[in-house]
Parts: sequence; structure tokens; C-alpha cells
Amino acid sequence: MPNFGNHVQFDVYKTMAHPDPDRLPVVYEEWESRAREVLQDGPFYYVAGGAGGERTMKANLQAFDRWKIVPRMLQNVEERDLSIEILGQTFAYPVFHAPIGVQSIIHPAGELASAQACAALGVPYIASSASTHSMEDIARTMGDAPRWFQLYWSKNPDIAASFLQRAEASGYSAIVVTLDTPMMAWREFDLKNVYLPFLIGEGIGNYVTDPAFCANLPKSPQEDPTAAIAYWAQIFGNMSLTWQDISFLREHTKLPILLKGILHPDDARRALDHGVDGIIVSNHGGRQVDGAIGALDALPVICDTVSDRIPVLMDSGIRRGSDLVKAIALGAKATLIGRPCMYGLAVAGERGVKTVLQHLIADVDITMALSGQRAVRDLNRALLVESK
Ligand SMILES: Cc1cc2nc3c(=O)[nH]c(=O)nc-3n(C[C@H](O)[C@H](O)[C@H](O)COP(=O)(O)O)c2cc1C
Ligand SMILES: CCCCCCC(=O)C(=O)O
Repeated sequence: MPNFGNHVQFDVYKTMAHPDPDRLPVVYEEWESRAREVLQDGPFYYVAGGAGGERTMKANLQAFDRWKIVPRMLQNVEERDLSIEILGQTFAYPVFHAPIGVQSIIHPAGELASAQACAALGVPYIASSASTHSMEDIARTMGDAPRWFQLYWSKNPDIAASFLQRAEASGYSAIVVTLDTPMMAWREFDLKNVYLPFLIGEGIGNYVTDPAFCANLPKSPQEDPTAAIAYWAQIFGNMSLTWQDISFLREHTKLPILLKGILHPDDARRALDHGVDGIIVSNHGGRQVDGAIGALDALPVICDTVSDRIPVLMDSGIRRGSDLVKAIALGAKATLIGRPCMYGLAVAGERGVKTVLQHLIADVDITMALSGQRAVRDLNRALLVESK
């Protein structure tokens, strides 16, 4: 098994030995503050902000702080293996790029830059339904690199079915269905800044290239962009969905289906009952329900409920390698990285996203080594204690 981790660590240190004027940040908080400098208030707070008083955003970070790693010594950690297997696919690292829409508000190359950075590293990219670029263009830019597609389940079933069909046709190998965002939350910064990117036509690129979407417009989106935006706002989400509707997804795709936004063990049980292939424990980075449970707090009981029958992934609050190690030790098979990649994109486009991910992977590798852990797949709760 190749030791990807050691190569990454070596590369990162080599880069740092030769500082240049374009040297990128290492510290997470510096990525965020550099992004703050380059973005206008509207886009910056759209990315950085959360729902309401941002209590869930804070809970996400606090949950990671409560768990402590108890390193083990004399474990021969000279060779380390960060690879994982999910749904029959092997990935080099337990790291996915989270689905993130509207990346054109952050960088002109948007999702294409992020997807290319992921392809270069072998990090799977999850393309959002709300991407600025079409899912076909994102797929084209990635060649054979691993990619999944995230579905925002439209109120118009023809559009949902069309998205699933397009994803399958363009080489995405799993569908992530996001359940926690059938509508926009109460996001105070966006309301204060009067900034909602979709209403100025950002982030609907994947819709306006969809035949089922366009079939409902009086004129083409180029001729009448206002009508396209208005129709998008009508059909984006579906508040009436129930567990019975999961069968619709099965009828329209052969790809594995993962549900994103699961926080309650009973919902994990229902996901199992409805035969889904995986779940993603997530509170959408604290962007939806202010006051919701921290995602890491929800993880252990969900993993106990699922008991390895399907893979459990997680996101919301991963900022550093040790966060990722904790999430895996608590039962996640892999983690999704959100805002850190977006700050990388804002600061330095494709190179920024690549650097953020490389640093994170190197940090995971080093944290594993110094904690006496050889393989990501062997991490377990014995590595951690919870401090109250
Ligand atoms: C600007 C932005 C846009 C997002 N867009 C989507 C999206 O289109 N689909 C989705 O499922 N999640 C979306 N998310 C949520 C992420 O997939 C992920 O759950 C979240 O970023 C994790 O929290 P963290 O970034 O604080 O770690 C978005 C998050 C951000 C910050
Ligand atoms: C109407 C809601 C669109 C949200 C799409 C992007 C997203 O998920 C986010 O958190 O922002």
C-alpha cells in the first residue's frame, strides 16, 4: 500500500523551506482573514456566516474541543496508511470536498478550480446542484478523477429526475441528497447585507443548462434571465417530502444514494429501513437551524445505531487534522471539508484549494503518527476521552 501521507508531509515541508512572495497561509484563521480582505461583505458573509445567532456554528467547533486525543507510544508508525474504502471505492485519504454551491461569488473559476484541485490530489469532489458551472463542465474538467453529485431535490420531479440522469451520464459515482436545506434559513448577515446570490443569477448555472428546467420557461434563460431566476426560486426545494419519497430516487438512479443532514439516530434508522447506501452527519455548517446539535455531538450515537451496515460520513466544523482524526475515531468513515476550501479558493483559486487540502492531509498524517496510529481504517474511540 503506498504511503500517501508521508509524501504529502514531505511536499508541504519542502514548500515551506523555500518561502516566496506568493506564499500562502498555513493557519486556518489566516486563510479566513485573507478571504475577508479579498471578498466584498456580501459574498464573504454568505460563506462565513451561519443561521441566526450562529450558535450551531459555535457548537460545531466546541464539540471538537471537548474530545481529546490520548496518544499512544512505541507503536512503530514509520509506515502510515490514510486510505479508506467507501461503497466499493478506495480513496487515498478520508477527505472529500463538501458540496458547495455558488462558488462564482468567491472566485471567477468557481467550481472548476475547486474540482481541478481535488482531481490533482485524488480528493473526491462533490458537485453541488447549486453550482455556477454545469455538472457536465465540472465533470469534464476532472477527467477520470473521483466525483459524486449532490442533489437539491426540486419541487418539480422532472428536474430532480433530470439531475439524477445527467449525473449518471457524466460519470458521478454516487448521489448525495441534501435534506436539511429545502429552503434558506434565517441568515442574519445575508439579510443585513441584502445579499442572496441566487437572486442576481449566481449559482443557477446547473439549472439553466437543464432541459427539464428550461422546458418550463417562456423564453430561454439567456433571453429572459429574470424569468429563469423567478422559476428557480419556485422549484428549488420541496417542503412536502417524506420518507416514502425515497423510492422516487431509487426509481431514477442506479447510483448509490447517501442522505446528507442526518442528526437524529431515529433518522439514521429510517435511512437504513429505506435502503439508502450511506448517510452524512451534518448540520450544514451551522447554516440552517440555529441552536441545532453540533455535528460531532450527533455522530457517536448515529454510528452506534448504524453499526457499520452503511458508511457514515460527517462534516461541519473540520478545520484541522486533529478534528478529522477525532471524527474518524468516533465512527465516521470520511469527512467533508467546506469553508476551509472556500477560503483557499478566495485567496488563490485552484492553488489555494489544493494547498488547504494538502495542509489538512499532512496534518492528519502527522497527528496520526504522533498519536501512535498507523491506519485511518483502524482508528477507534479508544484513542479519545471526552472532557465535560
Ligand atoms: C458557501 C456555502 C455553500 C454551501 N452550499 C451547499 C450546497 O450547495 N449543497 C450542500 O449540500 N451543502 C452546501 N453547503 C454545506 C457544506 O456542504 C457543508 O455541510 C458545510 O460547509 C460544513 O461546515 P463547515 O464548512 O463549517 O465545516 C454549503 C456551505 C457553504 C459554506
Ligand atoms: C435557497 C437555498 C439555496 C442554498 C444553496 C447553497 C447552500 O446550500 C448554502 O448553504 O448556502
